Amino acid sequence: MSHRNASGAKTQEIQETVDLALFGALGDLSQRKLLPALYHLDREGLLADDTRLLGLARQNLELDAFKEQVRTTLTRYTKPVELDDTVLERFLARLDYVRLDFTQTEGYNAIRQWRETRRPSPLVIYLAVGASLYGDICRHLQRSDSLDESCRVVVEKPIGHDLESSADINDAIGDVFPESRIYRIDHYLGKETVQNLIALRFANPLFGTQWNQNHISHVEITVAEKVGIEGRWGYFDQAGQLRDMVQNHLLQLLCLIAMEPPSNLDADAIRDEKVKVLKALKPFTGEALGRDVVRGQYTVGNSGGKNVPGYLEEEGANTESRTETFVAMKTEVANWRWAGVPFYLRTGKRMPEKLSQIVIHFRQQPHYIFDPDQRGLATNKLIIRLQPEEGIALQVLTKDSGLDKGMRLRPGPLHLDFNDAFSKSRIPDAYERLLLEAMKGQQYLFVRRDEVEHAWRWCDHLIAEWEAREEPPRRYPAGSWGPVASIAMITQDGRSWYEDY
Ligand SMILES: NC(=O)C1=CN([C@@H]2O[C@H](COP(=O)(O)OP(=O)(O)OC[C@H]3O[C@@H](n4cnc5c(N)ncnc54)[C@H](OP(=O)(O)O)[C@@H]3O)[C@@H](O)[C@H]2O)C=CC1
Ligand SMILES: O=C1O[C@H](COP(=O)(O)O)[C@@H](O)[C@H](O)[C@H]1O
Repeated sequence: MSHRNASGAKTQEIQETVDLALFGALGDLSQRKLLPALYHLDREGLLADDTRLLGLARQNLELDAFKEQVRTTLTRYTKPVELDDTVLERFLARLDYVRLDFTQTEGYNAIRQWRETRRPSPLVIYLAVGASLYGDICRHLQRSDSLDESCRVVVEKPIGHDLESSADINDAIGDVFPESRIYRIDHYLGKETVQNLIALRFANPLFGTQWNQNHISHVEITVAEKVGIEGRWGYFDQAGQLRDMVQNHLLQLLCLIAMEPPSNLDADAIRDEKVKVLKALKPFTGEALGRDVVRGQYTVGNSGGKNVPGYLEEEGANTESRTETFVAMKTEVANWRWAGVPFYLRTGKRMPEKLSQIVIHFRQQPHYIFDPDQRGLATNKLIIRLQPEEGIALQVLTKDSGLDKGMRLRPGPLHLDFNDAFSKSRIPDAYERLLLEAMKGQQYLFVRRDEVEHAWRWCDHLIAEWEAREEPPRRYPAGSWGPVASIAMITQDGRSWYEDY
């Protein structure tokens, strides 16, 4: 069936009716991300007419009060031009609400009863709650007879704190749901440009033939955040930037860059290849650790023209904390395709701006004939920008124009800005895509258990080495690009972080 979206355009065939049960419907993730994402799916005509959304939380709310709360949320987190009264009313009319303490068996019958009022349809169960509740919720759902084979469960990161705790959580979910019905979110996989990485690499022979150590000298992945820890000290201080960002988002990006071509686009074909990359990641040994990894923690500084506190002065802080808010590292994927190609990763909070980008640096020509002073310029770079302003630019070298320039080279972009190129359609938020794929039963943008566990294994090893060294993190002022040592780390290889922000 085709359908018209908010701009009157025909959308893809509408999917079958799929219902959604949202645990933690009044929490931060649901309010800021999931409910707005579901509203947009409705606006795009991608929810079946009779799809219903059951909110579950422990507050004692009447349905009307829940709807009012969602209305307020959508008004707050949706751009005014995208808030359409007709769609909003249609969306609110889809909502139901059940008050429930997720840890108690009593009350889960309400979910079974809710399902019995519905025409049989698949159910996506989204657990927008801390991972310590996943096992309880799955068990209670099963015991209350609320599940059938059409039910899929979506779980948020972080799955555990290390390999062991992650295995416990995965076991608890796996006791109730088979892997084929478990959808582990890494919201970076839902970002438009990340999806484009797959298209770019595997649809363009131009890149396919160059994508290896013969042609690529090194790869940079930067995920810089302007924000600090946003009132999440309790969670963040137990995690740190390695667990919070590298174990999941950065390693997923690295996998998509480094993996071998999958034999098709099936979820398992892609995930098998990602696992091979994770297994091939070089562990850091004693000497490499000191040289190739930099941990940092921000101190007071200036962000966007405002003075901001240091990590140790944040609300709720323990002033002795050695938790890192920044990590930079040089790693390698030890296989034939990538031998000798460093992957430089860096991510931090309180950086000068929000910026996520991957830069692929191609090797120089084997024989150089231009001005020796310009030799440093003479490489191609592929810049894949995830945020802000999603886009892909290929930096090429051309002759500088003008009679007085001779054969001077000028680097310049062949540029694809997704907002310009596809200006007719807005770029969907990552959660819209992920929710839609979960509702369609497509797992390729979700993380399989062995991926999570191999990523933990590698991080656990690094954390154990850090702990053995007992070194405090290096300081960097809020609003800077991290400790000076992170610049020295790459400069010692005769390179620099790509800075054309
Ligand atoms: N917020 C974000 O941007 C991101 C969140 N995540 C992950 O998403 C998940 C949810 O995070 P977030 O929304 O921030 O967390 P919140 O604490 O804001 O939301 C969790 C919700 O679950 C409810 N809840 C907790 N325990 C129970 C219980 N026993 N019975 C009923 N309700 C309960 C809480 O209710 P109450 O308020 O009454 O305690 C709260 O509304 C976490 O796993 C987090 O790691 C991942 C990436 C980003
Ligand atoms: O998962 C997380 O991601 C956010 C950054 O996400 P982005 O889409 O805004 O780049 C990060 O702030 C948070 O600490 C982490 O848990």
